[in-house]
Amino acid sequence: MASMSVKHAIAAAKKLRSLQERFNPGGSDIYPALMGDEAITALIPSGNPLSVHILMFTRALREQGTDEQYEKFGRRADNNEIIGTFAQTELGHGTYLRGLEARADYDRGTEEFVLNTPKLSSYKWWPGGLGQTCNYCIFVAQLYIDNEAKGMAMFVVQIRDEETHMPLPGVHVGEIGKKMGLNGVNNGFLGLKDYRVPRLNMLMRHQQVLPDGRFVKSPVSQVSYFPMVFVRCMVARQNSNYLAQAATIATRYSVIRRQSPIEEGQPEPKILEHLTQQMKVIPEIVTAVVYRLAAANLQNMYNETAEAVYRKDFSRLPELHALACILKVATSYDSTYGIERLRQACGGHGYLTAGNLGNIFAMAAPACTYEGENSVLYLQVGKILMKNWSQVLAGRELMPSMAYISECSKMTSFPQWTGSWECLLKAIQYACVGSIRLAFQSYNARVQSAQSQTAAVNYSGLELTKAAELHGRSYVAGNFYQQIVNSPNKHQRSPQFQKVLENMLELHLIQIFFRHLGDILRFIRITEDEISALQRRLEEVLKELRPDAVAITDAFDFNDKILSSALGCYDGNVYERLFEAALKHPLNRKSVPDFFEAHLKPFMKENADNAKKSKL
Ligand SMILES: CC/C=C\C/C=C\C/C=C\C/C=C\CCCCC(=O)SCCNC(=O)CCNC(=O)[C@H](O)C(C)(C)COP(=O)(O)OP(=O)(O)OC[C@H]1O[C@@H](n2cnc3c(N)ncnc32)[C@H](O)[C@@H]1OP(=O)(O)O
Ligand SMILES: Cc1cc2nc3c(=O)[nH]c(=O)nc-3n(C[C@H](O)[C@H](O)[C@H](O)COP(=O)(O)OP(=O)(O)OC[C@H]3O[C@@H](n4cnc5c(N)ncnc54)[C@H](O)[C@@H]3O)c2cc1C
Repeated sequence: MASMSVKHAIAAAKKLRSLQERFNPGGSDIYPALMGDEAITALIPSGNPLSVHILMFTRALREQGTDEQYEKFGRRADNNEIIGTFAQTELGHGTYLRGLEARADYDRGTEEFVLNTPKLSSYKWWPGGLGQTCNYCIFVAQLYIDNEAKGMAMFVVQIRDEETHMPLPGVHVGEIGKKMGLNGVNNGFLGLKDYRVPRLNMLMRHQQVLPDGRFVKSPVSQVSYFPMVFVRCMVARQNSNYLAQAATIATRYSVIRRQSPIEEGQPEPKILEHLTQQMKVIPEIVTAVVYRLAAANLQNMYNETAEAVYRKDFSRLPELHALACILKVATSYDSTYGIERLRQACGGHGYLTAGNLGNIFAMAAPACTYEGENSVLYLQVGKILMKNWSQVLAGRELMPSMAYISECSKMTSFPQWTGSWECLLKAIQYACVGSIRLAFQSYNARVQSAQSQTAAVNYSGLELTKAAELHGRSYVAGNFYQQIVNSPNKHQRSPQFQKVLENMLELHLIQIFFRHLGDILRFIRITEDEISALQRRLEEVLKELRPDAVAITDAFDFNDKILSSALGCYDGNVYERLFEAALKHPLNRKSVPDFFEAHLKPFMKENADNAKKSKL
């Protein structure tokens, strides 16, 4: 599987190169990479072994290395003359970066770094492509000068000979084993023993070690985390894509499959006529659209921030970090749960490999873990919200994506309930700010009682993650509302198209309202009649969107090769394709399976003989 994946990935990387040249000659825009990934995803459903090379290795060289280092390493990496990965996570640590054990000791006598993974737990473990594909890596290690820790640093390390691909002396490298998916990626392990690299192999755009061993600190230590921010932004787009693919499959299947008359004596309807089926499928279509728009916003913010960082302006890093965390978590959680809901909506056939929903799930699910485990990133956002609440209390302005927190903090109570979109959006934001306030009271009480900030974060963790989740909902719903209601290009839309978009906004806001009704009722009084009215509107908007469901998913424009699903094929010949796939199964090559003579027949005969004996 690994060699097939590499073959396909190389074919797609060539396509990626042509896309890049066509869309953005010489540029470093991310979209061709994404488009390449969609193509790659179709070519290699078991995952792209070059993903981390494209996403992290090449970018780290560009963004963390000096211009000279880019010339030496980065240009060859961008041109795929060398293939690398990003080796940060270890067998013993992934989340807690300050606990990483790999070390780089500076030897001023030879102007080299001596790299070691001192224990088994220090081995790099997980980096994509590390097992067999890569001959280089960015090796993340704790930097030591005269045995004094200086923090994390990144080193360009060659791990295999460029001609023979043999591991170099001092390198212990291999594959970590089968996973629940992405088995074409050859995630690997790496141990280094007294492995020496020249001083100039440490990426030094933001921090430096001078020949005499003097250390020049980075102006902003967190800029070394920037490669992770980029992938979090990509995950937001990629996982909204996976959800869109699954929604396309389940929608098409739901208008082909007929089952169970709604009226006695009537013919069996398409299953999408059942209201409960509409509630399983249509909200996922809308969620895919909502996150694709949010992810596009985030990509633009990433590009702007990356350019600013390149000019040593780090001012926008904190906001990008917060948004990248919240969107990476929200899209990976909601896409993973949504794809499973869509699989179940396809009944038994949804469980067949030929439907491809299981593989799409297996591709989407690990995003809840990699690039920052989701609950850890929620806690990270919770901490940032605590810091921003202190700003609110001090009357200071907040970053634009948190401005609503200041506005809501000035409201002494929630205004008269109208049920309008603005009302629903404000309710979600108001509940978020109420949760932030409660979390802050708990957190601050702990800090005031002499608990350390880290301990206070831990013991306030449930309230912090709730506040973070509601902040994500507020940001995503607010972004969708702006795009539908206040977009500058709204007048260019046909009235029919605008109506479909408004129906999607109605559904998204009501769905989020019901998902967080408990959180909202904690801070806002809403009567039973007002809630029942929203229930009716939910049923009504599902009915309104039902005729547009296929057109919206067709607009995602996934061809059959990318969907790779007998249930979601454009021509709708589901049963013929399921049967065609079944007949291809190896067990159908013979009428009598080999195991009959070897196992089944003796087993049945032995039971028959025993039965006869027991009658005698
Ligand atoms: C061809 C392919 C094309 C496209 C493919 C499409 C999509 C992608 C799909 C798949 C991707 C492919 C493969 C998967 C690759 C996966 C790779 C990895 O998993 S790499 C390893 C990832 N590891 C992590 O993410 C580690 C998680 N841990 C952390 O990030 C940090 O430890 C922490 C949890 C954030 C804690 O940080 P720290 O230890 O520094 O402690 P603090 O929380 O106190 O933070 C201190 C200070 O720093 C600020 N800060 C933290 N992080 C950042 C950041 N990233 N940027 C900016 N600022 C940051 C924090 O807010 C604090 O600030 P302060 O309060 O001091 O003001
Ligand atoms: C498919 C895949 C590809 C990957 N690719 C790469 C790669 O290319 N390069 C790379 O370097 N890494 C890679 N990784 C590793 C990935 O980044 C880590 O798995 C991830 O950062 C989580 O760290 P961990 O595995 O150590 O989990 P842990 O941090 O051990 O998490 C285990 C549990 O502990 C909890 N926990 C941890 N810390 C805290 C805390 N402070 N507060 C509360 N709870 C906490 C977590 O929430 C989680 O529930 C990959 C992983 C996968 C699954």
